[in-house]
Amino acid sequence: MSDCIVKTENLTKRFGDIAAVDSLNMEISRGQVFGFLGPNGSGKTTTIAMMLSLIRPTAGKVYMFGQELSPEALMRVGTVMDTGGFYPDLSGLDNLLIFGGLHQPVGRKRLAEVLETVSLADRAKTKFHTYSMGMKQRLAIALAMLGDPEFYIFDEPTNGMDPEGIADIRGLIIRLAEQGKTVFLASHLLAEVEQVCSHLAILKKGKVVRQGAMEELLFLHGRSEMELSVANPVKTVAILFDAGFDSRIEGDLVIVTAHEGQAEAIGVCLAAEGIYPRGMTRAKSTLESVFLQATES
Ligand SMILES: Nc1ncnc2c1ncn2[C@@H]1O[C@H](COP(=O)(O)OP(=O)(O)OP(=O)(O)O)[C@@H](O)[C@H]1O
Repeated sequence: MSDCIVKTENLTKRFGDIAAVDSLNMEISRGQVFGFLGPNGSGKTTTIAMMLSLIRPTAGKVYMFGQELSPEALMRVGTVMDTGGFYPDLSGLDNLLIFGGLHQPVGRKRLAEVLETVSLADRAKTKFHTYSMGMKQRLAIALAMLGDPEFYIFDEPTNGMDPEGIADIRGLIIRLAEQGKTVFLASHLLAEVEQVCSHLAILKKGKVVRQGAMEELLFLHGRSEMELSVANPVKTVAILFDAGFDSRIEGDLVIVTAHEGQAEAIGVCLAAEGIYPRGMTRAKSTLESVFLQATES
């Protein structure tokens, strides 16, 4: 069984003069929760549309499950896009029966299972228009889950949702990952992506500007900062200031703007003043700073 779930090869889409997606090379492997980030207009929706065969690339290819994109491959994909297509005056259950049944017959047992998983079992028979935004989105996820796909594509699943709804969706994505499913998640919520994704790609003007494992990207491309654990943070900040280093106190730590190569110089200037750090490590970045650094023009 191929471990490559999706591979794009020089994938390109032009709309007139605009290269919405520009020679995009990206690879998503089995079991990854893959975040797909980029500023507005960077080409995320266009890429997803090509992955789903909704629009035709101008150039390049999408491979899915190791083969060129095909209707059979797409049957193994669960997509969670928007909730606008559901019938407002039908119940969640009836909507699932109708839309789920478009592709394959839906078993009652599976219906009950997915409704339970998305915590909608007790509201399954109420009309869709009475659902909260979070419930509507969970119904869309239930629909995607019906055929037990191995690959899920989520496009902005938490758009406009409150923190509780966002946490629910996060929990569902984590559960899918625990079941060994592969998840592709396009989102603007960097903190969410940071919490759930194992891998990511960042797009800028149709091109991938960062791609890889989350942990690696947070260390490689983040701010250059060192964390010092010291007995006297206030004195330490003053000494570092005199030595030309920017620093600040965060809890018990002093955070210095410096790269690893400057660790020795920091140690020497502190030791000269009688301060010996208990620990000095490279600070991990936030996804926000990685994103801003990658996408600033
Ligand atoms: N059908 C179209 N015709 C012309 N231009 C288009 C079309 N669809 C998208 N574009 C352009 O392609 C570029 C990429 O758009 P796309 O919607 O893929 O970006 P996005 O990253 O999904 O943005 P957002 O985060 O705002 O949803 C934009 O400049 C957009 O205006």
